[in-house]
Amino acid sequence: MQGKSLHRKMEAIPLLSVRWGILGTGWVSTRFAADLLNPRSSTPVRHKIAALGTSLEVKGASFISTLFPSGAPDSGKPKIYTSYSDVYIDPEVDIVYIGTPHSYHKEQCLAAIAAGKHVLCEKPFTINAAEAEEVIAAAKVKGVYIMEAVWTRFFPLVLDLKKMLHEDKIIGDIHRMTCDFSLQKDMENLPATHRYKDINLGGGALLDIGVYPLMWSNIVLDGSVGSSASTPEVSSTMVVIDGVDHEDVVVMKYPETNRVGVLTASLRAKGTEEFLKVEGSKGVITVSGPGCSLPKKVKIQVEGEEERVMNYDHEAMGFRFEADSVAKDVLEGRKENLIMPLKETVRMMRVMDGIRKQGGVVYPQDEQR
Ligand SMILES: NC(=O)C1=CN([C@@H]2O[C@H](COP(=O)(O)OP(=O)(O)OC[C@H]3O[C@@H](n4cnc5c(N)ncnc54)[C@H](OP(=O)(O)O)[C@@H]3O)[C@@H](O)[C@H]2O)C=CC1
Ligand SMILES: O=C1OC[C@@H](O)[C@H](O)[C@H]1O
Repeated sequence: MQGKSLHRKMEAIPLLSVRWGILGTGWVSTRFAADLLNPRSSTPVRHKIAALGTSLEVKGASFISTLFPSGAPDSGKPKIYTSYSDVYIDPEVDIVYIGTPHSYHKEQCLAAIAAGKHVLCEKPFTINAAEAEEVIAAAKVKGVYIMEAVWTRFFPLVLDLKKMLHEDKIIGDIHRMTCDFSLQKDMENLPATHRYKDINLGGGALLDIGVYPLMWSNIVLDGSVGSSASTPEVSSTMVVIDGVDHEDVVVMKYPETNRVGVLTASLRAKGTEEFLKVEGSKGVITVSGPGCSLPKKVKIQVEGEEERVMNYDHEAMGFRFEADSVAKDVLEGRKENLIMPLKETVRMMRVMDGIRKQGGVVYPQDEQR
C-alpha cells in the first residue's frame, strides 16, 4: 500500500499545454516561435504553435522550415493561413501572438479579442494611449487575457536587479541613471516604406526602441508598475526627419525621491555593449548586453568592496520567460500579468504620447481622435 502510494507520487505530472497562433513571419515572430519550441531543461508548460498567419504561403513555408528539422512529422507543424482572420477563428488556438508592425497592433488585437482569443501583442502595444485604452476595454468586456510583450521585464537578471536596488539597496540611495538603446540603421538608404521610416507604420525610434530605456527608468528609479508607480516629470527632445524621430533624448525626474535619469534612443548611433549605468550613494551598477532589450551582464562596484560581475546565460534567446509567464496566467485563469500589468502599458503609452508631443511626432492615428 505504502509502496503503491510512493510509486504514484513519483509518476511524472503531465505538462499543461497552450496553443499559439502567430501573426507575421518577420524578425521577432521567427525568434519568438523558435524560443517557444526550444526544448528546455525545466519548464512549467508545454508550448505548441498551432497556426501561423502570413501574407504569403511561401513565407509561411520558409518560416516553418527554419523552425522544424527536415523530416519532422507534419502533425507537429502549424497550419499556415494566408489570412490573419483564419488564425483568430481557429478553435485550436488559445493565444494569438502579434508580431506585425506597430500600426497593425490595435486592429489585430481587437479582431483576436472579438474572436474570444487571449492575446500577447508585441511592444509598443499600440500607437498611442487612446488606442491602448480601447483595446484593453475590449479585452475586459470579452473576458480575455491580454499583455504587451515587454519580454525584457521577465529576465531573471531584471528580477534580480530590482531586488538588489530596491530591497537589498546594495548601492544605497539611488541618485541617477543613464540608459541608451542605439541601433545603427542605414536610415538614408532604407526604403520609405520600411517600418523604421514609414509614419503610417508607426516609424521612428521612440516606439520601437525608446520603450526600453523608458522601461529601465521605471525599473531602476521607481521599481513599481501600473497604478503603484509614481509619476515622473518628463522633458525631451527629438531629431525628426520626414515626420519620424531618428534620435530621442529624454530626461526623467522623480520629484518624490529626487532621482533623475537621462535616456537616449537612436536609429543612427551604434551604441555600446554597456547600456545602463545606475549611481547610488554607495556605488555603481552597470548592465550590458547585445542590446538594451537583451541584458546579459551586471557589474557591481560598491565602495570598499571588490567588484562583482554576474553573467546571465540562458537557453535560446529569452522570449520563453515571458511566454511561460503568459501561458501560466492563461492556464490559471488570470486576465492580466503581474509583471507587465495593463495599467503599466497605458502609463508608458501616455509617457510616450507626451514625449512625441514635445518632439513634434504626430501619427495619423493621433489625428483620428
Ligand atoms: N520584443 C522584441 O524584442 C522585438 C519586438 N519587435 C516588435 O515586433 C513588431 C514587428 O517587428 P519586426 O519583426 O522587426 O518586423 P518585420 O518587418 O521583420 O516583420 C513584420 C511582419 O509583419 C507582417 N506584416 C504585415 N503587414 C506588414 C507591412 N505593411 N509591412 C511589413 N510587415 C508587415 C509581415 O509578415 P507576413 O508577410 O508573413 O504576414 C512581416 O514579416 C514591431 O511592433 C516591433 O516593435 C520587433 C523586434 C524585436
Ligand atoms: O524591440 C526591438 O528590439 C530589437 C530591435 O532590433 C527592434 O527594432 C525592436 O523592435
